[in-house]
Amino acid sequence: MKTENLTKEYSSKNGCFNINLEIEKPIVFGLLGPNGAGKSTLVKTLVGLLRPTRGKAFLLGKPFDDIVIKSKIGYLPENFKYPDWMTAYEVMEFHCQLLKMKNYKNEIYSLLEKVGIIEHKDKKIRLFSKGMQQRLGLAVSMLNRPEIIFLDEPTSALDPIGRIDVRNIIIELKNQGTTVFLNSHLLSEVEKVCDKVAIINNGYIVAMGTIDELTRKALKVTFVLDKVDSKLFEIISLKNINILNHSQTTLELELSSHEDVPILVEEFVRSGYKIYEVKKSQELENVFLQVIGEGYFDVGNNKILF
Ligand SMILES: Nc1ncnc2c1ncn2[C@@H]1O[C@H](COP(=O)(O)OP(=O)(O)OP(=O)(O)O)[C@@H](O)[C@H]1O
Repeated sequence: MKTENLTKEYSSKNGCFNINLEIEKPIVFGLLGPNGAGKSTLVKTLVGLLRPTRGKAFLLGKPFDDIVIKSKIGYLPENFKYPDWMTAYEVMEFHCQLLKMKNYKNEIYSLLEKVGIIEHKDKKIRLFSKGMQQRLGLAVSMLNRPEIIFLDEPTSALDPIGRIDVRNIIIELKNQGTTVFLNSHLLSEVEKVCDKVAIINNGYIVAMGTIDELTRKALKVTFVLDKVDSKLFEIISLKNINILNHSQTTLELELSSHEDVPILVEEFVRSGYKIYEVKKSQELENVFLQVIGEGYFDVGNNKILF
């Protein structure tokens, strides 16, 4: 997937602007951003539902609007509604017919099984909960065994078990060679599953990189010790480490590398301190707040397009 200055500007002047993305091999790519940032707009443009105002996009080596591409991508929209008089099986069957699939019964059963609603296959949609509908939408989006699948907030209606199920499906898709483009504002979810992340704010990509690259500069670690005293501060100051917060027994530090954690633990223990806990704070959340708050983030050699 490649985009070159891809822009969709609504008459309201909102949208997404100058998007430059490049995904070379099957990965899980996360697009993260607050409400109204432009995530759905970008995905709708890539799947051909919106016409770009300017710029280019290529999927699987072809222009994104090439008709051949449509049969190779999957799309789970953020807000969708299937006719409520149909059963889950009928919805799947309808999409199989649209895709001109033959002998689809087993495929339908296997996908409904995968998303955990096989026992509801003959139930009408009007009796489905939001989460069950979302699971059905996910099954529909996988029907054509897509090479790229766009999932717009796939877990917004799901309970924690449902979220884990979707995470496992995403990982399985990637392992089968499918590129997964995941829109989300759930940081922990993106952190667990994505190989690469872009953060979008006000329509612009403000940071992009692997989770490791993005979080390198925002590593916060809290140590819970038997005591925090001047000797401990001295050890830390000799290492040029920033102290973010402390109490009589806790110490929050800003570290530049994960490797600093075992080094510090060893040094604290050698100096006679007891360590009860070492907690890394949700790192991507720190980056997210930093970028969204300040509108700018430096990610080493990665592109910053703000
Ligand atoms: N059809 C439209 N016409 C005009 N403006 C629109 C239209 N659709 C979306 N917008 C505006 O474009 C901006 C981006 O919206 P978009 O739906 O892409 O955001 P999002 O990141 O997907 O948000 P959310 O997380 O809330 O779903 C918002 O300011 C929104 O109000």
